[in-house]
Amino acid sequence: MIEEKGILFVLSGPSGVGKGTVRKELFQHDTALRYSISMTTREKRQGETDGVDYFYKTNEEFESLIAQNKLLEYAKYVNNYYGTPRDYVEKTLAEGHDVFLEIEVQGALQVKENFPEGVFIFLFPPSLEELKNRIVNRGTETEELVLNRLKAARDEIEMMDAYDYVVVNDQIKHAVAKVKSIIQSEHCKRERIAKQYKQLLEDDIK
Ligand SMILES: Nc1ncnc2c1ncn2[C@@H]1O[C@H](COP(=O)(O)OP(=O)(O)OP(=O)(O)O)[C@@H](O)[C@H]1O
Ligand SMILES: Nc1nc2c(ncn2[C@@H]2O[C@H](COP(=O)(O)O)[C@@H](O)[C@H]2O)c(=O)[nH]1
Repeated sequence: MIEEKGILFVLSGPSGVGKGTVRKELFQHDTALRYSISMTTREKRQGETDGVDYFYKTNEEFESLIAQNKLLEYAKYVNNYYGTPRDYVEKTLAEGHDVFLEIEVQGALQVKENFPEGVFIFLFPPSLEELKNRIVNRGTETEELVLNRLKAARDEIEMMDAYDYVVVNDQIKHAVAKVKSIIQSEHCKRERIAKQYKQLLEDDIK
């Protein structure tokens, strides 16, 4: 019997590149994907909801989750903790559903160590100038935080080669279409491998 686990998709890339925008658009059409809501110690932004955008935690609560090994990965990013709940991801994959993570690069590299079979997609900005404009125009960060995030972005872009796919987020609809086709082709690839494996087992029995 071939195990039918879901596929873990990880979307990352610098702050402001449009990960959340692409993910929300993708989820309008792909109802089979399951989004893993992250934990964070950062302040809730206007319009965000606990349990929808993030699970908001204090530093003490977050460090207790780390100590209990409850996080699949976590990172300190621009002075706040961010992390992925382990139980949700493992249980949802085991039930056969695909799981989608939207996380920064340090965390994505940790996931890659534990789930090398995951699919890692790096969302790339059309230019650094456009990246800056997107963060500034979003209006969620102070000038100092914009600079810190742009500084982090340079280090993150250097890690792009560790990913399976790079998608440029020039126009949202193009970026979403590319992510959709990556998801479809990964499914086809795994179905093909599963068929070949089944055939091998049958040949072995004969
Ligand atoms: N293709 C695009 N063209 C123009 N603007 C875009 C595009 N994609 C996203 N944006 C805008 O850029 C801003 C940042 O997008 P978003 O919040 O999705 O980025 P993010 O990568 O999720 O950021 P963070 O990592 O900080 O959460 C938003 O105001 C969004 O509307
Ligand atoms: N390593 C992780 N990074 C995460 C997680 N959830 C979100 N993020 C990333 O953090 C930055 C900042 O997010 P913001 O909401 O404050 O703008 C961004 O790159 C997110 O993708 C996580 O669970 N682990």
